[in-house]
Amino acid sequence: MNPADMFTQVGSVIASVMFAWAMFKQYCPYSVQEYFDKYSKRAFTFVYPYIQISFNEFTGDRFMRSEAYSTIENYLGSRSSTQAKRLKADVVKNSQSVVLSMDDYEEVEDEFQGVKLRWASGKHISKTQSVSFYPVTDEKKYYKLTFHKRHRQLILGDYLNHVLKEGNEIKVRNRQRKLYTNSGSYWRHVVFQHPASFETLAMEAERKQEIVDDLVIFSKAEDFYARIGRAWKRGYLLFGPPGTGKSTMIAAMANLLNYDIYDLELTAVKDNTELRKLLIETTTRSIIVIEDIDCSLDLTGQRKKKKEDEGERDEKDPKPKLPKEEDSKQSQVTLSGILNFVDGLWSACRGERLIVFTTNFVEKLDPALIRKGRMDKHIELSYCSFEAFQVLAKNYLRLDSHHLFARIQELLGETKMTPAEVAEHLMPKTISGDAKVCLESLIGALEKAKEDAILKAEEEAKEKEKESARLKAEEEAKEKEREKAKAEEEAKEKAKAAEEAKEKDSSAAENAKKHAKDNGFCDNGNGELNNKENKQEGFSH
Ligand SMILES: Nc1ncnc2c1ncn2[C@@H]1O[C@H](COP(=O)(O)OP(=O)(O)OP(=O)(O)O)[C@@H](O)[C@H]1O
Ligand SMILES: [Mg+2]
Repeated sequence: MNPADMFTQVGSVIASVMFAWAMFKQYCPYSVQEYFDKYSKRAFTFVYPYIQISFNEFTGDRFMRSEAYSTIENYLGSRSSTQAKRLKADVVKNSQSVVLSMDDYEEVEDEFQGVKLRWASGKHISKTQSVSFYPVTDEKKYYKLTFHKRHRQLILGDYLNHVLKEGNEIKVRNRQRKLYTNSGSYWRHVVFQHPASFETLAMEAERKQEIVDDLVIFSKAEDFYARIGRAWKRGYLLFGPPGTGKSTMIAAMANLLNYDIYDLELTAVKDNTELRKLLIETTTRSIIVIEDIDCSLDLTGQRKKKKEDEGERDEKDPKPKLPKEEDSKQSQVTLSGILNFVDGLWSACRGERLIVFTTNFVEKLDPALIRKGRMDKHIELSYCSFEAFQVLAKNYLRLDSHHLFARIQELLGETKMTPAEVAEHLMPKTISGDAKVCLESLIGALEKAKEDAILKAEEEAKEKEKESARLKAEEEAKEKEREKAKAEEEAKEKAKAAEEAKEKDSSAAENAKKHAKDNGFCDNGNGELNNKENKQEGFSH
C-alpha cells in the first residue's frame, strides 16, 4: 500500500469514528452517556499510573480566591521563569519588583527528594447567559499537579507542605504591607511605606538590640507558643513624653518584621461588640496599635465609675436607665472590653499578632491593663541622651564625630530635649548642608533650654516658697482661731459650771427648808427657824 492510500484509509477511519461519536452524543440518552463516561474514565485510570490533583483559583459559594491557588502561584513563580516559555508578569511593592508566573496551558517540572512531578496551568471556560451585546465568559483557572502513584504518600504529605510553606514565604516577601485604620466598624487601608527602621531610631544601642531581639524571637516562636499552650501574641507598652519616638518605633517594628499595622482609633468604636468585630477581622502577622490610650477612653476611672453608677441605680431605681443622648454618641467601649480584646478573645485568633499601646502618662493607666501577660514589655522612650544624639547625627549629618560633640554631650547631660527637637535642629539649614551650622544651632537651643530650665527651677522654687509661706500663714491663722475657739469654749464651760453650782446651792437651801418644816421648824419671817415644840414647851412652863 502506498503512503497516499494509507493516509486516505486512516483519514476515513478517523472520520467514521468521529461521526459515530457525534451520532452517539446527539442521539444517545444523557443517562447512557454519563454511564459511558464514568466507566471509560475508570478504565483509563486503571491503566494510567499517574495521579492528578487540581487546585482551582476560586472555591466555595462566596467566590473567594483560593489561598492554596495563590500560594502555589507564588511557589511556581521562580520555576516558571526558568522553564516556561509564556509568562505573566505582575508588579508589586510599589512598582519596585516584578513577579513572574506561568501563563495558561504552560507546564513546569519540579523535583522533590529525587521524585519528579509536573505542574500544569489551565482554565475551564463556560459561557454564562446574560443580556449583553458581548458574550460574557466565565474563566476558572487551575493548577494541576501530576505524579506517579507510587509516590502518593510523599507528595500528599511532605511535598505539599513544602509547597505551601515556601509559597507563603515568597508571598510575605513580595506582599505590600498595609496600614489599616478603622472608620466605624470596618477597616480601610493604604499601602504602608514608612521609612523608619531600628538603625535610624535614636536610642541607646544596648536597649535597641534588646528590643530587636525580643521581636525577632517572638516572630519565630510559633512552635514554642504552641508547646507552652499560649496564644502567639505579645503586648508592648511604649511610654514617654511627646516626640520621643513612640510612633516611629511602631513603624520600625512593622518594617523589621514585615507586618501590617492596624491603627485602632478607639473613640470611633461604638461599643465592645464593634471592637470585637474589628479585632476578628485583623489578619495574622500584624501589629494592632492603640495610640495615646490614656486619651482614648477614661480607662482609669471607668470601671470604678461604672460600679458607683450601678450602686446608685440599685439604691434608687431598680430599672436600668436608658443612655442619655450625649452618652449614646460617645464611645461605649469599656475597660473590660479592652481587657477582653487584649487577652480573652484574642487568644482564639490564629497566627501571630503584636499589640502596642502608647501613652504619655503611664501612671494614669489602670494597672490591670498594663500588667505583665497583657503588656509583656514596657519600653520607656525618654529625652535625648548623647548616644541617641550620635545616631541622629549619623542619620542627618553623616557625622561620626565632631569637635562640637563634647559640648553637646555636656549640655545633653544638663538639660532635657526630646529626640524630635534635636532632629529638628539637625535638619539642613543651608543649601551646602554645612554640619557645623546645624550643630551650632543645636548648641544654641540646648543652652537656651538650660537657661530656661534654670529660670523655671528658680521660678518654681520661689513659687514653692510663696506657697509654703502662704500655707504657714494659713496654718497659723487656723491655729489662732482654734485657740480662740478653745478659750471661748472654756469660758462657756466655766460659766455653765458656776450656773450649775448656784443652782445646786439654791436647791440645797430649798431642801434644808423643806426638811426643817417637816421636823417642826417654821420660818419666823426673818429667815430663822423656830421650833414649834420648843415654843409650846415655853408656854407650858
Ligand atoms: N527616637 C527617635 N529616633 C529618631 N527620630 C525620632 C525619635 N524620636 C522622635 N523622632 C523624630 O521626631 C518625630 C516625632 O516622633 P514620634 O511621632 O515618633 O513621637 P511620639 O513619641 O510618637 O510623640 P507623641 O507622643 O506626640 O505621639 C518623628 O518624625 C521622628 O522623625
Ligand atoms: Mg505618636
